[in-house]
Amino acid sequence: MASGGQKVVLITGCSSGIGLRIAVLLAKDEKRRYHVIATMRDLKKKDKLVEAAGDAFGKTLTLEALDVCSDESVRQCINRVKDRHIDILINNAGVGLLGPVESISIDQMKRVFETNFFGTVRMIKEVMPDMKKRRSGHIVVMSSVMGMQGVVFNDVYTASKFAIEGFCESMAVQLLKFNVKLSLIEPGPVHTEFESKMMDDVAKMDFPGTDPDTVRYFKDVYMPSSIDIFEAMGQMPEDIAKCTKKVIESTSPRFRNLTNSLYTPIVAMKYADETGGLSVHTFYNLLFNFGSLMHITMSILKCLTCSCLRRRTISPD
Ligand SMILES: NC(=O)C1=CN([C@@H]2O[C@H](COP(=O)(O)OP(=O)(O)OC[C@H]3O[C@@H](n4cnc5c(N)ncnc54)[C@H](OP(=O)(O)O)[C@@H]3O)[C@@H](O)[C@H]2O)C=CC1
Ligand SMILES: CC1=C(/C=C/C(C)=C/C=C/C(C)=C/C=O)C(C)(C)CCC1
Repeated sequence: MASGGQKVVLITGCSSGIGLRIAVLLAKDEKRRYHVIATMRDLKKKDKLVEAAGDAFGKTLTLEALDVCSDESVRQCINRVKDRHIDILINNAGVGLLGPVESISIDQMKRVFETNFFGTVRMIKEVMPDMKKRRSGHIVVMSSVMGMQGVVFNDVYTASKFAIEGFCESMAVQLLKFNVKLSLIEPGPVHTEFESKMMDDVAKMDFPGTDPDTVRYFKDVYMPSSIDIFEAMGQMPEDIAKCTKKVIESTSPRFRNLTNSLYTPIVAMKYADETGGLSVHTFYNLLFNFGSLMHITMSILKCLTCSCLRRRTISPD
């Protein structure tokens, strides 16, 4: 368990991707400032984390079972923590969902909200009261650029991240009164199993109840552009881990933390025109009029991201 002066950090969804990388980076901190409680819903998936943690496993990193969709699992896990004392809670567990809304059942949509929205809220409800009592703590939420800007054919995933953004934006004000910090991390595309799971799901889709034009726009227009975007803009989970470490080590952490400066112009558009017209029409043109020129579009985006805009993001280095 945590030795004197170490901060206790509990992270959800550490079986792969961003959660795994944050857990390992913090557990291997040179100054041994953290005791990481890395959690995952299925401990049979622990091998990748255990291997990546190396010597830190069993020392600065311990493993616990936690399913963010289960009240009982969350309560049991937090009750096992000494004095229920968690200094930093990192809500990372999440699932994606891609495709035309007509092809997706309400049950599939609910599963996404159960994990991304209610899973995060369940964690915060369990951990926050102790933080408020102690007048200290930091809650970090792995949101997404899709929590700030909608992206076509990601309607439900985007909605789940918007929901958590609204929740956190409201909570942050109250928490400030109790000296508890709340930060959102806003990654763009990241190369993790999230990407491969979505590709696998799309390959299996048979688009029930969806008209042929919509299927064509999804498969032949959106998917190739999305693959281009992942290639051009994709970050590695290690980058997001470094950004997250910077945020928790900052003396006055920002509320929103973009990790990818290439996204700054896209987010800026939203705030430049509050009617939403600029964003909707720019996205329409990027996808349907310049989709085939996505490589060039990406270069323009890179160009637009001048140094003054870069300052608005948190760089991994
Ligand atoms: N990759 C990307 O492009 C981006 C990802 N994000 C966000 O980052 C976070 C991490 O995703 P990423 O690392 O990319 O994807 P991964 O699929 O690699 O990791 C997701 C993690 O969440 C876990 N998880 C899913 N459901 C539950 C649950 N009910 N209880 C506990 N854990 C659960 C998964 O566990 P299991 O192995 O058991 O399924 C896995 O460990 C997510 O919130 C995602 O929305 C944000 C922006 C971009
Ligand atoms: C920017 C952009 C596009 C795609 C963005 C994508 C694919 C973002 C993925 C973000 C992820 C995976 C976030 C996870 O939380 C389009 C619609 C192709 C064209 C218009 C510009």
